[in-house]
Amino acid sequence: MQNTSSSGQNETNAGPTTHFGYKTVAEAEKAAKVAEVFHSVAQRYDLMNDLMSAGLHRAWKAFTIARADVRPGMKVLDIAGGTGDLAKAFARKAGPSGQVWLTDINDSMLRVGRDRLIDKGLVVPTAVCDAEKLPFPDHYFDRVSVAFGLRNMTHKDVALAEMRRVLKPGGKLLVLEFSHVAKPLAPAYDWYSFNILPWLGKKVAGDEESYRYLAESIRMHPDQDTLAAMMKEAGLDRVRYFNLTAGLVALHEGVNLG
Ligand SMILES: C[S@@+](CC[C@H](N)C(=O)[O-])C[C@H]1O[C@@H](n2cnc3c(N)ncnc32)[C@H](O)[C@@H]1O
Repeated sequence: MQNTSSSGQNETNAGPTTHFGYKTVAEAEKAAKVAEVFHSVAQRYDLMNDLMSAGLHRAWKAFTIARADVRPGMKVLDIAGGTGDLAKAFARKAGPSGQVWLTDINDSMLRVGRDRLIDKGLVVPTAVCDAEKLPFPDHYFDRVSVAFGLRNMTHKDVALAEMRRVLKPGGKLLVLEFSHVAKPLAPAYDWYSFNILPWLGKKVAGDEESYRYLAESIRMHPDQDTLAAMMKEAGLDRVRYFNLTAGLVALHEGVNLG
């Protein structure tokens, strides 16, 4: 049975519920379901990213890296860092006097990321951690980034508040995420997402369901203005966003003014 609580949150007899793609699941179950997805796709994740986006994810990340403006000596936290694309670039920019953490809730993804960085001669601290409970002190980092991770988090408001908490005054948060595409492109994008993506997932990663979840979770994610409002609500200032590839993806930024 489903009720709506006074806070407006949906609840079943098993407690509060949330979205897992288009499915409604108990909040307590979502993290485990997301974990299944990323344990399953970890080994083929990078190849799938290139195939699904025709390489565009590299340009979206390059824009994020440029906007992050990481300088030598900076402390940087990459949350939901997975296979380490952002951490790799940040580590090169922060240099030996800096400190770049590659973190993720999923040890399969993190292991692939850590090994990739080591292969490039970069040894960075890595930690399995949940963005909703970051094991770092207040005001520690100059930059915090999360790329294609926020969408998977159960309590996005809690995660955003944690990201702000660990930022130094003047530090910047960068959130790169799928967003809401310009209306004229929506029909073609929907067709691609619900036909080609699961097919590619099946052929390349042997996992159709995880890529169906990807398509659904993108549709359930807050649009550009809603996410900007959530970042302000979490205490971030100077919040702005950039639409990339007609809003298929958006980069949101916010600063902790303390
Ligand atoms: C689509 S991958 C993105 C990986 C990488 N940032 C990139 O852009 O290629 C999403 C990542 O979010 C991680 N994730 C999901 N929920 C998380 C949470 N609550 N805390 C930290 N990481 C989480 C997953 O384990 C997964 O590695």
